[in-house]
Amino acid sequence: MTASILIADDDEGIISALSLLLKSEGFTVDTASSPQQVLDKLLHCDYHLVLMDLNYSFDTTSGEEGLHLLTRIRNQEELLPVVVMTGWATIELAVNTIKSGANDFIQKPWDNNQLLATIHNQLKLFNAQKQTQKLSQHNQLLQNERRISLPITAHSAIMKSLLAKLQQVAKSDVNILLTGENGTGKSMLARYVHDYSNRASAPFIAVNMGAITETLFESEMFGHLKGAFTDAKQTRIGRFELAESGTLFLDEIANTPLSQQAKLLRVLEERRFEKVGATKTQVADIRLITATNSQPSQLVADGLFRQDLLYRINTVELVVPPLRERLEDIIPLAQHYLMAVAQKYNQPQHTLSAAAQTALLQYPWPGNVRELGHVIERAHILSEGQILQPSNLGLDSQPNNSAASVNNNATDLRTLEAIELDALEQRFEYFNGDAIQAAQSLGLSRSTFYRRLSKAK
Ligand SMILES: Nc1ncnc2c1ncn2[C@@H]1O[C@H](COP(=O)(O)OP(=O)(O)OP(=O)(O)O)[C@@H](O)[C@H]1O
Repeated sequence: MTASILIADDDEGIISALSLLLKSEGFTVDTASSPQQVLDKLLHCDYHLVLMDLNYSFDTTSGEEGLHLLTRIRNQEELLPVVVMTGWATIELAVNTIKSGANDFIQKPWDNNQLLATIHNQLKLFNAQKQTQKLSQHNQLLQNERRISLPITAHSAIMKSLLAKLQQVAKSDVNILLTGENGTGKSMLARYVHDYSNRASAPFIAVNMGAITETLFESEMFGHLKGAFTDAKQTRIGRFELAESGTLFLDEIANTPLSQQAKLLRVLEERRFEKVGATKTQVADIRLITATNSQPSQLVADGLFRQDLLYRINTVELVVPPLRERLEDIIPLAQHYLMAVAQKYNQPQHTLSAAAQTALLQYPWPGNVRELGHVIERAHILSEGQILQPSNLGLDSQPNNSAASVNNNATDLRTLEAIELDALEQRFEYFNGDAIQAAQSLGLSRSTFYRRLSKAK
């Protein structure tokens, strides 16, 4: 992409000389002849650098107008490089210019090579700063994704065919909606699509729509400018921008409040969005994958989900089957988890007795693969022998109680985090995936409930 530069000067001769020089160097050039024009253009267009004079009114040489303009540019654009030029340079003015937020100072008449070197340096710095800002937000998101990562286990015909379909659609850019019970592997499969897509080298950004509070929705999704509202101390990059050129995965899409569904629909239709507090539009170059544990058509019938939004997101809709409908996957998955927990705790791997295997196959797995992972981890921690027996699994024939209950006679030696996760998941299952009711029953807000759940996962 060629860098675009805004030249601001009231002298037409200087503007055309600078334009000629910068265009010959391959830059895209735009011009402004007054401070107001500079601010207007910055609101509506994206530039990579501003090259500006300090004096605009005929006969002024104090630089006051330019310093005032600089302060206003800085309020509007935190990182944008600004190089100042003046024919009336004094050391004091140069210092004031830098204090007001300029990145560099050049005296007129300028030396072409020196000016070009300054511009190239500032552009390099700007790119590096933007990259750092994106990476630090990216890292924060990744830190929340602590989990035992496993290769995908798919021994059943139904999972094999699902993976084949996903590979097939991965290469196109179509929106995919994954439906299925909690813990069936929807998030993992979204990542799988990304890895097989042409966007694999760009970011994969996952957002749990239930965890985003209504008031912060726009800021989280689209970002905000510094000063856009009281707490906006820094410019923030939203999830759409973080996922640029990559995949945006909106998990629990059904938990998006109706008021926010309209905003989401607009961005998906127009493929454009604005940061909160900005008038400049940005392009949403993302591949969208969404997931829900609800029945989307039922949500539409109940008036909880917009039909037009559903049509946008479900170009391809695929169901991830519950674990009890793919028995062939249960034992291989259990083996995978046995290996993973042995590695995690740096201990020898346990094995499953034949009776334990039968118990695993007979259990209905309301919490699906995630529950299986927890059951195996708990059995690894609590069992004394190397060969796991049905009693070590702590499975109950009552599905709703089984996920979280630990043998009453045994001391529960798990971490507080693991116990909390069980409690959260148990409530979630008890209320059939209704996050609001589950949260209320624990005295939590819906967003806190989701935050804790995703932290624990
Ligand atoms: N086929 C599989 N092979 C290996 N691991 C799996 C498989 N399916 C699911 N898992 C693991 O199970 C856990 C739950 O999966 P995931 O979070 O993708 O489910 P989900 O359907 O998105 O759940 P939720 O609806 O609660 O967000 C993850 O740790 C995931 O890695």
